[in-house]
Amino acid sequence: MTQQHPTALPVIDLSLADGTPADRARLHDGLRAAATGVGFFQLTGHGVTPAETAALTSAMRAFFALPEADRLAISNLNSPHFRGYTRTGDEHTAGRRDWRDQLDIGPELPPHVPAPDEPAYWWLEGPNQWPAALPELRAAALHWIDRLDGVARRLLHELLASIGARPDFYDDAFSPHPHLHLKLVRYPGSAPAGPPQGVGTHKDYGFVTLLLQDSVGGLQVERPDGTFLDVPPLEGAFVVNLGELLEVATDGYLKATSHRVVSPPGARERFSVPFFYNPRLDAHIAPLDFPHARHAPGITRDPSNPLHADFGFNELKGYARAHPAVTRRHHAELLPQG
Ligand SMILES: O=C(O)CCC(=O)C(=O)O
Ligand SMILES: [Fe+2]
Repeated sequence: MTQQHPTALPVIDLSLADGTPADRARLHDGLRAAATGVGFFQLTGHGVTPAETAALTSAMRAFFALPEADRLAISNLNSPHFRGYTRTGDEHTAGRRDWRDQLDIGPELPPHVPAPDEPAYWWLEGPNQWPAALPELRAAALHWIDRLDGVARRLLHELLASIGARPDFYDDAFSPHPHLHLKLVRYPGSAPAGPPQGVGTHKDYGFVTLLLQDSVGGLQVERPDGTFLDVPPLEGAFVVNLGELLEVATDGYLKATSHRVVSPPGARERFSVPFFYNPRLDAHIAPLDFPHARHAPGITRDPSNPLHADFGFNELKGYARAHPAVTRRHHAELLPQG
């Protein structure tokens, strides 16, 4: 029963992976308990330094301090690839607008306009948009993606090992071009009217998310009984949550964890940086071979949020839904008919 009502998030030290067999056993016990329990944990011992973090967060704050016209110059409305800046109120989750603005960044690749016989998710591949006035943002963000790619890969290996699977089971799904995704996010305080929805309740679309949050708080994880648990800021730690592909991979033995952000009160700002550890767009997530596979309960069946084993479709589902103005402008064929 205690698992139904977790009251605190586990803290997992990834550096135990380099320790003695007893350290590694402790790491795996902790990871397994966190992944099969609350589905969220704080990750320490990841090796990313305070200086690397400061380079990213200071460039991010400088970006959000630019005049609005400079931010809108790289609006994602310009991009059929869903890259660039979304102004506050334009993103939607669970059918309501989110009170946050953000910059979406992905692998730096040429535009991929899908050929008639190619799936529409190839639209998600394309160039980023960067603010001309802030060259250091591009450098810091691309460095962060590279660094967190390594941390997330290690973490996924240890997580798979912790449930008795081969650590490298999904390595091919990430090669040669994983669709890693970074968001720089600002919550500008509470909306003038309506609910305090920083971002509405949702699940992330990939394997795992590594989130850097500042000291303000507001992130909450949904428990199995529908109540929410605060994810308090922990200096130097990444908040990790499981995404939909792990639920698909394990046939529901692991669950993608629903979460939301409650807007900070008044005019207080909050900043966060989610990094989504995703495979390549055309990866098909085969069922994981692991000891509990035959006893897994099955994935969540929600007609409003189907889980796709083809990652590209899972990601496109999310982006088309979250950014209706981009979808209307560039991808009317993806909108529900009628
Ligand atoms: O800002 C946060 O703390 C969480 C953001 C989030 O869940 C997301 O962008 O998917
Ligand atoms: Fe999320």
